[in-house]
Amino acid sequence: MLPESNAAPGYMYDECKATADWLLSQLSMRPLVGIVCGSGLGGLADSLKNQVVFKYSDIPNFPKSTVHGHAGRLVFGTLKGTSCVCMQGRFHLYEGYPVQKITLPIRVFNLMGVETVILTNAAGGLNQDYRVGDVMIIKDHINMPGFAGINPLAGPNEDRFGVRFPCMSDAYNRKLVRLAHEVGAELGFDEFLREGVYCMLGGPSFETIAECRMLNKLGADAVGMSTVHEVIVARHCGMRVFAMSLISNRSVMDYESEERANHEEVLQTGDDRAKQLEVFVATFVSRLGHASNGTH
Ligand SMILES: O=P(O)(O)O[C@@H]1C[C@H](O)[C@@H](CO)O1
Ligand code: HPA
Repeated sequence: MLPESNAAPGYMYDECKATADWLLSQLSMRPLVGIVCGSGLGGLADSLKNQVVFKYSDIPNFPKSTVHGHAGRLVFGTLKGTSCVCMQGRFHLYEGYPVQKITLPIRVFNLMGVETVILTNAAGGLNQDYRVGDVMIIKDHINMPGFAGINPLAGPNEDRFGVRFPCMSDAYNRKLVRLAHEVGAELGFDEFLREGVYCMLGGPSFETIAECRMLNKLGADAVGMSTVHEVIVARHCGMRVFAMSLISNRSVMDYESEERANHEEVLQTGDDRAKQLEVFVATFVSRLGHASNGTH
C-alpha cells in the first residue's frame, strides 16, 4: 500500500461515500440502474418519470461539466418502473480533471446501490461499413491512455471497492449484449444496430488521418474520448456494464476527403437519433430483470 498522500482526489472511499450519503438522504428511492449520457444524448434523462434533479454544482465533491451538450445534472427517476439515476453529462480527461475524478460518479452509483451501468457516447466510425446514425453495441475496448499509465485504478487500491488487478476480458456483459440485440430486433432497429470495439483517446483534438488508419488496423470500429475509464471503475466494483456508441461522424481515412470532424455534427446526430435511443434504453432497462424496484 502506498502512503495516503499518493491517493488522487476524487478517488478514495470516504469521499465517494459522503457524496452517496448526501444524495440518498434527499431521496426516497435507491437507483438500481445508472445511465451515463454521451454528447448530444442527454435527452435520455428527460424520459425518466418522477424526477428528482440535482445540478452537479450543488453535489458535494462532484466535478463541473464544461462541455457543450453535457448539461451537468444528475437525474433520478423511473424508467418503466425501474429506479434509475442518469448523468446528464459526463466528465472527460481533456477537461483537465484527474482520471480518478472523472470516474467518481461511477463509484457513487455503486455506493447508492446501482447494479447495472449503461453508458452511451458519441464516437467516430472507423469501420468503413458504418454510417452516421448507426448505434454500435460495444463488445470490447482499447484503452489507449492506459498504455501510457493513465488508468483510474492507478494509485493505492481501495479494497472496499474491488481487487488490485481486476479482469477486463469480461468488461462488457455478454448477456446484456444479447439482450440489446433482441430488443433492437423487436423495435425494428436492426438496420442501424452494430456491434464492435471502441477505442478511447484523450482528446480534445480529433484524430489525424494516419491515427484513424492505425486505429482501424488495430481492430477498433469506433473512436471516442470517454467511457472506457467509467467501465474500468464500474467493473472494479462489480457492477455489470452495457455500453453503446452513437456513430456521430465517419472518421476521415482518406487524404482526398473534404469531411472534417466537428462537435456540431456530433450533437446534431445525437438529436436525430434521440427518440429511438430513448425507446431503446427504456425497453432495455425494463428487461434487465432486477429483483426489486429500488423503493425503500
Ligand atoms: O461524452 P462523449 O464521449 O459522448 O463525447 C464525445 C467525445 C467528445 O467529448 C465529444 C466530441 O464531439 O463527443
Ligand atoms: N473522434 C473522437 N471522439 C469523437 C468523435 C471522433 O471522431 N466523434 C464523436 N466523438
